[in-house]
Amino acid sequence: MTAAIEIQHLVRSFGKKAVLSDVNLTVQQGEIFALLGENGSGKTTLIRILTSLLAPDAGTVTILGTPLKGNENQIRQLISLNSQATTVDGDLSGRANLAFIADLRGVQSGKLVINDLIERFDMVDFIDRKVATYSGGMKRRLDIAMSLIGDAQIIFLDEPTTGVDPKARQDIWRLIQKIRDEGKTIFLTTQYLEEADQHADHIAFLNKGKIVLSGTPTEIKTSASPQSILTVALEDENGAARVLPERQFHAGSVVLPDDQVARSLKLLVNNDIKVVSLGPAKNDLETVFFNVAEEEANEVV
Ligand SMILES: Nc1ncnc2c1ncn2[C@@H]1O[C@H](COP(=O)(O)OP(=O)(O)OP(=O)(O)O)[C@@H](O)[C@H]1O
Repeated sequence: MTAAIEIQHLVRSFGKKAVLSDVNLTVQQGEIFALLGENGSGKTTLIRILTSLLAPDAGTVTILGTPLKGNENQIRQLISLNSQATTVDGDLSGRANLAFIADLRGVQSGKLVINDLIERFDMVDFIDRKVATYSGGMKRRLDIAMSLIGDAQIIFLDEPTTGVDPKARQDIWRLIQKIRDEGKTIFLTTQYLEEADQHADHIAFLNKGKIVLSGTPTEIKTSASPQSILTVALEDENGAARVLPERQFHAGSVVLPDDQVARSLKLLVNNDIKVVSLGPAKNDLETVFFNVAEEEANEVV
């Protein structure tokens, strides 16, 4: 099957600041793809390039088999973008907002499409109220519904669950899965690693302008080399940090690759540092990403 999105050697700077230095990525059709990365790592910049709002300095993007460059108008018919700057009009009702978008996109039988979305997104109770009275979660739901009007095959969602409460976040994830199950491709960014772990089909981690990890959540977690967590007495933390200067201690604990454990223990004991506990480190996404980011930072130094 043709890939939904194919990105090769993408580069983009702002002035002297290189934001994307060599991004390579494939997103398959019909999956929920989550792009993760720290604040300022370039996630929004990448989404803006993929949705033709910003031109790259170099590299290529292919959307559903068609090169983006030179075919922007055609490709805009195949995608929709739901950005952090929410596009709903607070003075209108939710229904009027939906109708406005349906008109704008020239959708035939707009009323039917809108009623169907209201049902499917469980918005009947509030859709005729002014949007200004909605909670953050309701607004997000409406926003996502708006991005489904028309015939977009790929839906870009920039941080769809940011700033809404845990219950509303769950509702939004359910909607996203529903959209995926209807055959659409979802490309989203998020700061919540646990949510991506739980709900995304494929994850990529953007760090220092490149994709440093990519795979299913399970692949990423099992690909990490085994690690241990070693804890020293709190009063010995400074001493331990001097003995192992290449490691970062947090509240007396440090994460070590298993092949470094024996050497580190010996150094600590020889320097009279009290080791309180030693056990396997959990390989959740947060730990894996934190370690990759730390490794990359050490390489640069
Ligand atoms: N138009 C612009 N002009 C200059 N610098 C920009 C511009 N847009 C983005 N940047 C810079 O590029 C870097 C990446 O920004 P971007 O918004 O893509 O990151 P992000 O990963 O989406 O961050 P966040 O998670 O905080 O939303 C930042 O340092 C930002 O200041």
